[in-house]
Amino acid sequence: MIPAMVASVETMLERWRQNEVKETEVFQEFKVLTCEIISRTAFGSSYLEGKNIFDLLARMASIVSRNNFKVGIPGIRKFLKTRDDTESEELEQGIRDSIIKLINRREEGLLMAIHSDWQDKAREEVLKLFGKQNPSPDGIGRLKIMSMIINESLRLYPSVFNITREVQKEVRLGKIIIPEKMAVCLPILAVHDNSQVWGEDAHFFKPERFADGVAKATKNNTSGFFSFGSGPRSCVGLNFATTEIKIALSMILQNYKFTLSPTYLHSPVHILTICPQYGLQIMLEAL
Ligand code: HEM
Repeated sequence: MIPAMVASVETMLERWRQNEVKETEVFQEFKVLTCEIISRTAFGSSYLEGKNIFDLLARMASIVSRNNFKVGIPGIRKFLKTRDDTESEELEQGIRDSIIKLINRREEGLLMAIHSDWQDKAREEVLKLFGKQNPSPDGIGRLKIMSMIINESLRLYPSVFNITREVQKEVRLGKIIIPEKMAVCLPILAVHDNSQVWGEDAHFFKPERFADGVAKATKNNTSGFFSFGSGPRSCVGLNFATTEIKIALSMILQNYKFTLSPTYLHSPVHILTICPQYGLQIMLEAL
């Protein structure tokens, strides 16, 4: 898994090296990177081969996002389909077909840019552990400053901004009684921003709050930090995602200093995940 991630980051950095312009739109770059890593690790192919699947998934994501809180009339929805219902069925079939094709073939064969002090600290840690070599599995587990930065970034900008659960049996929460079968929405973003859990500086980027772990950062309210969900249905990709982020950031820090471009406009939007509406333009300075 790690060599595939390193190879994908190398491909991205090679593209950056050939780019004459210093400004790079990294949101798109990171989208391509994550798709390529998933393609390589799951299907053994490259991003371009999996591109069709990711295009279909992006269209599916915008339909899901549009219809997230729409309630259909039970029974009738099966017969009276909306345009989105029909399109999502077609997309689902397209995604299934493409994945099966890929599997068959395989069987044959923003925040660090603003807070430059934390960027410097992270680079120092990376250079101490890896020098200019590619990240090693052992060193990845020892990236403490970077873990604090990742936690703080995911606290302020959790990619998934809420999760839902169905109540198994009636339960009392303080003065509220929640009946059986009720769907409950857990607003990750709101909890991550709550000053009762995080203190008065909840809105500020302060990775140091995670220096002694999540329990200390949340004043022993560990469920107050749940960017990867919580309980038995929490994110199965947690280790995959954090390893990928650590490898990508380490290799970028080894090669570049970066600052936010003056063209960047801060406008996070929720399109299934939280993302920058107008992209994320940064200025790269080769080291
Ligand atoms: C920064 C990256 C990621 C974040 C913030 C994230 C966050 C989440 C969250 C909040 C949930 C819902 C958990 C819950 O309901 O308690 C979830 C579920 C899930 N995630 Fe992730 N995720 C990330 C990356 C990934 C990756 C890379 C993969 C796959 C390789 C993945 C696979 C899954 C799966 C399969 C579930 C459903 C688990 C279940 O229902 O049992 N995630 N993720």
